[in-house]
Amino acid sequence: MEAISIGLLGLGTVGSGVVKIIENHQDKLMHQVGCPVHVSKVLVKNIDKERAVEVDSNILTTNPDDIIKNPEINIVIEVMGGLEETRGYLQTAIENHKHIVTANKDLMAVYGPELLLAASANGCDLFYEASVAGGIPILRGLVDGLASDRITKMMGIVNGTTNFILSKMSKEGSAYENVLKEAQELGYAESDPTADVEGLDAARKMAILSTLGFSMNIDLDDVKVKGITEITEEDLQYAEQLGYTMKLIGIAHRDGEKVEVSVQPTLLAEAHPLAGVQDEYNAVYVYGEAVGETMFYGPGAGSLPTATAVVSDLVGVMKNMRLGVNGKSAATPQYEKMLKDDNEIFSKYFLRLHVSDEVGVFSNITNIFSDHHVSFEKILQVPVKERELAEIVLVTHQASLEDYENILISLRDLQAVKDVKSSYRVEGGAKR
Ligand SMILES: NC(=O)C1=CN([C@@H]2O[C@H](COP(=O)(O)OP(=O)(O)OC[C@H]3O[C@@H](n4cnc5c(N)ncnc54)[C@H](OP(=O)(O)O)[C@@H]3O)[C@@H](O)[C@H]2O)C=CC1
Ligand SMILES: N[C@@H](CC=O)C(=O)O
Ligand code: NA
Repeated sequence: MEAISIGLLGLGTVGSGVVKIIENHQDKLMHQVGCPVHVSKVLVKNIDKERAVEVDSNILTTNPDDIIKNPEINIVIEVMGGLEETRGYLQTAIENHKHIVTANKDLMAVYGPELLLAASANGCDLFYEASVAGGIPILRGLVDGLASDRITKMMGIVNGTTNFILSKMSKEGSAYENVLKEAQELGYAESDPTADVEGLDAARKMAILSTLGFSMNIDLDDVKVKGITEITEEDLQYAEQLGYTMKLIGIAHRDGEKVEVSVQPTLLAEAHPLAGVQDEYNAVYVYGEAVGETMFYGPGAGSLPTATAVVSDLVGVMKNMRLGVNGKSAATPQYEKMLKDDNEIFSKYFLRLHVSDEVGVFSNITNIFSDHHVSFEKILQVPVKERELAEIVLVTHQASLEDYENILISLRDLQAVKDVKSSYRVEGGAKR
């Protein structure tokens, strides 16, 4: 086979890692695909910028057509990020019969189905392993490794930046803003970290994961999202005191034909397999009816880990080229999407309230819960210093989301409830 020519869209954190791996692992790549592989053009915004990797300045371009319409380029690797503009570039590349490898979850969560169809129709591969949980081979794990099973639950720590922030805040008492800055410097955060901290990045990944795992088209709008920006030091302290650890968790759960998908800060029992996942590491816990529990763990962000997934996809494309089977692996979803209603979604909840420190308030509050048939696993009351208030902290037993939200409405209506300070989902039973 002739040398394979790659066009790279983007030479930032991930793009530099891709160039390094292609250069440093050339022998291994040649052994696997039987021909040399080289990056022949790289699209950037600013040609003069200093780079983390050395590249011949002649291969840098600011004109996307030098790649997406270049007849000498076989495979386009998209590691520039962005949505509409990037969608246009990839559509043009596919129309020009280029295979695509992308790390872009923003794009795949929204335009994945349309791009996959276009790629198939043009005999092209479109692989996107790096888009979920960086270097962890989770998409291949689901699509190939667990192909024979019926997946019922996936729980993931799928955003490295927020896991890094929560780990440092919980373990070292570091301030939110300082750790976020550190995550940006280390290349974990998105160029605008709002998507990380507000849970949108994790929601995109959960939409991609649940579409593959449940074989139904889950849209980004189907994912209920809450980020980490409102978590306070007090919440982290209570979590620890009660035997939990706070994580931003994506949950995709199937009961019968219906599914729920959400991303939210969650108190995880310390014994839960995901509770020990620290710093920028990611993990996806997958439950299959036949296999039972599995867990995929590894670095979820960063230059070389993410680039590993990109270059492994590249090897997949090149192997398919050798076999002449490109464009044949994308499968259309098997099931119609069916989402659970709020009265079908069950969980335990942590709630922290500030109430007037008066006779009868405690029983008024517990009555609201019992009116909705929700009972407590734990409940404690402490005075709030220098104010006529008491803090009530409780963990419920399983409750439907509908009941829990009605409870919150009734609590807010009580004159004695001064503030609902925080409320989180709880997973697993804590020892304490
Ligand atoms: N960082 C990570 O750990 C991970 C990132 N991803 C995803 O990978 C993709 C890339 O991320 P990352 O490498 O961190 O991003 P960076 O911001 O570090 O790099 C982006 C690169 O793309 C170039 N670029 C961006 N927009 C344009 C444009 N309009 N025209 C031309 N060039 C452009 C930039 O050029 P210039 O350098 O000249 O500014 C830069 O080289 C994103 O989709 C991200 O979500 C996925 C998993 C992990
Ligand atoms: N910003 C993302 C990068 C990888 O997808 C993260 O923090 O996980
Ligand atoms: Na991955």
